[in-house]
Amino acid sequence: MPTGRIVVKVPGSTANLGPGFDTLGMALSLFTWVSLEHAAATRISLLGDNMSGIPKDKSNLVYRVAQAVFEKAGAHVPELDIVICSDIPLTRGLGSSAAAIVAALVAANALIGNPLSQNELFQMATALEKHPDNVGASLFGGIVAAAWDGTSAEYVRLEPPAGMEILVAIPEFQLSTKKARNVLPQHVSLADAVFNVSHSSLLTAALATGRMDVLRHAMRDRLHQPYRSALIPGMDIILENAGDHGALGAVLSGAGPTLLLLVDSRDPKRGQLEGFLKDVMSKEDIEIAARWLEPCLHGPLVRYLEAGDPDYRLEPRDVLSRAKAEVGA
Ligand SMILES: Nc1ncnc2c1ncn2[C@@H]1O[C@H](COP(=O)(O)OP(=O)(O)O)[C@@H](O)[C@H]1O
Ligand SMILES: N[C@@H](CCOP(=O)(O)O)C(=O)O
Repeated sequence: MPTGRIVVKVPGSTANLGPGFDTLGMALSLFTWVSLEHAAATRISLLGDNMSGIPKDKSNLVYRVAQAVFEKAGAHVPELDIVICSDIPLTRGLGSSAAAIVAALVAANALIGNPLSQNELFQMATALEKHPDNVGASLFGGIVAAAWDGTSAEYVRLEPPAGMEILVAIPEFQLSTKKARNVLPQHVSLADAVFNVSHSSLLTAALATGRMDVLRHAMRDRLHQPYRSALIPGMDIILENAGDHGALGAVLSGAGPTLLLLVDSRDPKRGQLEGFLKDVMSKEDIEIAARWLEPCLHGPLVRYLEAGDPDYRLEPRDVLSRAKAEVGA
C-alpha cells in the first residue's frame, strides 16, 4: 500500500438544467480540495469560508465516504489526516455534497493504490448522493446525462458548447436538498411527464449540437421548479424574464436556492444581467452574490505527495495552496 499524502481537486456542479431532473448535470469552475493521508489518530482540518457547520469528527462526510471505499476494497485504514477546503457555497444548489463525495472517493481510492475503477466510484457516488446528476458532473467534468434505476447508473458525457458562460445568483440563505425534495409531489400528470421528457431530450440534443438558440425553449420544466418556487422568492420573475435581458436560458440550479443563467459570451446584452438579477432579488429583500462561471471540462485532478516530496511536511494549509497552484486554483 503506498504511503504519502493525496490531494484531490474536484469541480462543483449544477444539476437538472431545468427539465433534466435527476438526470442532467454540468461541472462548474468552483472547486473542493480534499487531502488524505494515513495517521495514528484521525484529525480533520477545515479551511476557508465555506466550511461552517461541517463536523470535524468521524461523522464527517469525507471520512465516512473514505471508509466506504476502504471497506469495499477490503483495506483497513481507520485513522486519517483529512484536510478539506472548498470554493463551493454549502446548501446552495451548487453540488457541494457531491463534490465532497467524489473527492473523498477518488482520494481514498488513490491512497490505497486505486483498486476501484472509475465506474465503481461512479456507482458508489450515485448510491450515496441518491441521484447521478451532480456526482456524474463532478466525476467526469463537462455535461453529463445520467440515469440511475436504484441499482445501477449509466452516463454519457457531452462537451459543453463553446462560448457558453454561466451567471449564478447565489442567495444569502441556505436551502438543503432534503428540504427542497420534500416539497415535490409523489405523483405527476402524464402531460407534465411528457412535457419534461420532450424538453429534456430537446435540451440534451441542443447542448450536444451547440444549438444555443433552442435553450430558452428547451430549459422549461414542470417537474420540480414550479413546486420549489415558493421557497425562493423572485425565482419565477427571473426564470420568465432573464431571456429578455440577455440570457439563453434560466433555471434553478439543482435543488436551489441558486438561480443559474446560461449566457452566450458574444451577446452584447449580457452586461445587463447582473443588474437585472440584483433588482429582482432586492425587491424580495434577498441579497445575492452574482458570479460568472465557466463549465469545467475536467473531473478530479489528483496529486500524490510522497514522503520525500518537499511539500509533504508542510502544514495542511500550505500543502493545499501549493497543490492549488500546481493543479490550477
Ligand atoms: N466539503 C465537505 N465536507 C464535508 N461535508 C460536506 C462538504 N460539502 C458539503 N457537505 C455536506 O453536504 C451538505 C450540503 O448538501 P446539500 O444539502 O445536498 O447541498 P448542496 O447543494 O450544496 O450539495 C452540507 O450541509 C454538509 O453536510
Ligand atoms: N436533482 C437533484 C439535484 C440536487 O442538487 P444540489 O446541488 O441542490 O444538491 C434535485 O433537484 O433535487
